[in-house]
Amino acid sequence: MSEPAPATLSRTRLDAVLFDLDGVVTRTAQVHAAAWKDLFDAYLRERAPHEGEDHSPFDDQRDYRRYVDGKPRVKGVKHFLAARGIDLPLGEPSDPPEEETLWGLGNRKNQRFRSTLSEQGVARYDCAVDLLHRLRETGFRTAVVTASKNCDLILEEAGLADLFDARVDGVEAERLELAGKPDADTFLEAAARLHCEPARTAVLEDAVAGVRAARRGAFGLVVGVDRGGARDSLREAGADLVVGDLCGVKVTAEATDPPPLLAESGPLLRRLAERRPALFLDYDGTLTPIVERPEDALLAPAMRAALRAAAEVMPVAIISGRDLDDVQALVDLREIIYAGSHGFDIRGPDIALEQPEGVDALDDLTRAADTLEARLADIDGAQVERKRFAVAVHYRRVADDQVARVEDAVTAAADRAPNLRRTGGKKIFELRPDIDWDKGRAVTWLLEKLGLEGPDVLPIYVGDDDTDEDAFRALAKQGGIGILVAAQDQPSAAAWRLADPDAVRELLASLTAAEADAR
Ligand SMILES: O=P(O)(O)OC[C@H]1O[C@H](O[C@H]2O[C@H](CO)[C@@H](O)[C@H](O)[C@H]2O)[C@H](O)[C@@H](O)[C@@H]1O
Repeated sequence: MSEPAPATLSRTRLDAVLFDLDGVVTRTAQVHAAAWKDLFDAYLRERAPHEGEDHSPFDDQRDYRRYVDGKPRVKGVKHFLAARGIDLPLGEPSDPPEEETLWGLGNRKNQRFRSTLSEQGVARYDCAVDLLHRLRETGFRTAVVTASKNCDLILEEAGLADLFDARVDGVEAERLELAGKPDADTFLEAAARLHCEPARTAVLEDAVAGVRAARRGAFGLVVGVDRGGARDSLREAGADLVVGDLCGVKVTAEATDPPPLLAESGPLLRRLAERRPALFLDYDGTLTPIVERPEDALLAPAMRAALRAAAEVMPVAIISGRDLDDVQALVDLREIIYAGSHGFDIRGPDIALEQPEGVDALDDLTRAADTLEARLADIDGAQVERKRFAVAVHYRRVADDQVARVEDAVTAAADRAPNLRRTGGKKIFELRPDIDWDKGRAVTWLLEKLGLEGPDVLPIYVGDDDTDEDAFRALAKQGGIGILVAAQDQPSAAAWRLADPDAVRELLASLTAAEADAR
């Protein structure tokens, strides 16, 4: 099974990281497990047996993970006892430890836990501490989010109090009436205290309840921390990836890291667990292989069929550098949305946009295209492609020693037209209106116009070229996912990579099947 490993926390995609405490930062999970075992075993030994009850001892691996790990204390007592057929009254937070109520037993467990801490001190996971230092040096904000009401004590004892910008613990959750994990409230409160969007925040969790909470909160990256035997359950709960050792987690300031290959759709489908997809696709290099001549990049019937099927169950838009009419004719499906000229020109059922500043630049574009046709007429293989809001000059078929001449001509044309700016792509030089508009802005505009901005939507953008990086960056800020199409590793703001258009078609089929099932 593939996963986007090794884990990389990149400042281009994320602003903050939320740490669970017990089992992620401190080795207190074992102390908790032992305290729970002491409590429940003694209680079950002493309790008179009633019909339907199971008094077998607490299993500090299986029962710990299933019933108490990561949950508010009283919820843990309730869930474990319920599994053994025992129903106790809730009681009051002030109940003494001898009281036979959920609160009383919870307080008894806490007494044991705190006395072990004061006897033995708090052991830390050195790799977690190292990761916290690396994150803070790279400009990340950090918070600890735990159901524990002993957070302050544990952090002080462990000497870690200064490594977090915010704390949301069991005491704060009770004061603010926040639901505990697996609800997302405590994580969302921490992100708000850090002034960071959940979509640009990662969560590190060792408990299934915590992973579920992070997933429900639509956090940008959910990393399961497996301290032994929990890999599959963390994955099933929705972790994007599971690591055993936080020393292996990379921290980068830039997107210099190539996105990992998405060898099967599982990791992406898990991100869709509680969201519906909205699909944005580039054309050349994404839906068709790159070929020598732009007019030969025809859509394969199988890809058209995959797009048609996808459009039946989710919004689909093609965001292309080509002219709008050109790309629409090539794809030839009426039910989807098209953006041409890198998003300057948009058309679809019930939606349309023509960038007004682009319209102002039309005469300049025509003049530039005419000049370039004339200047490049004697260079074999040079091809000028006029789109409504851009002029591309292709040099894929130009001899290497002639490419500089092509480039000089495009630079000269740009110098003569202050309304235009020079950009590039795969073996093309391009001129387009010099305004702050690109594929990223176009996708953001479409999400807003189509009412797809909510947390229930997962926008996915698939593209292969430099111009698609704008869309990857824009989507990363909105909790969406970029997927780069590239045969080899290369730096990108995308989260994942697919090798070629065939892999894109397979992904479309998986997404379509999953979405059809979910409906
Ligand atoms: O955003 P896209 O839909 O990917 O369009 C980007 C450019 O694609 C086309 O050029 C590219 O594909 C050609 C055919 O495979 C190839 O010959 C060329 O070298 C590539 O740059 C299209 O012709 C351009 O207008 C688009 O800007």
